[in-house]
Amino acid sequence: MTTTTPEATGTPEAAIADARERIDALDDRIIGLIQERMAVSAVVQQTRIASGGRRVHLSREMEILGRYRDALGKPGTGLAMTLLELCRGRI
Ligand SMILES: O=C(O)C(=O)C[C@]1(C(=O)O)C=C[C@@H](O)C=C1
Repeated sequence: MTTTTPEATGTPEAAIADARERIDALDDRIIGLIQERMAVSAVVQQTRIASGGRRVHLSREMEILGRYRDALGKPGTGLAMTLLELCRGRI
């Protein structure tokens, strides 16, 4: 945790340090959620492969890309592609 001196309270430096602490905490949570997503995705992929299917399910990926694009615009598509690569590897 970043410490601020009493004199720094209410300064731009203190506001930035405080916001950065919140960003770091959010990033920790986002990374944890991504790791959780990877584990859940692995279960789906392993189950499908064990029952004779393929690792990749393209129509499902299109749905996911669309959801991220609708929520976040064009960069959302790139983010979803990165997430999918983390979860199922490169295709
Ligand atoms: O939903 C599935 O069918 C999955 O296998 C999960 C997942 C994903 O990580 O979202 C991974 C690989 C597939 O190509 C599609 C989606």
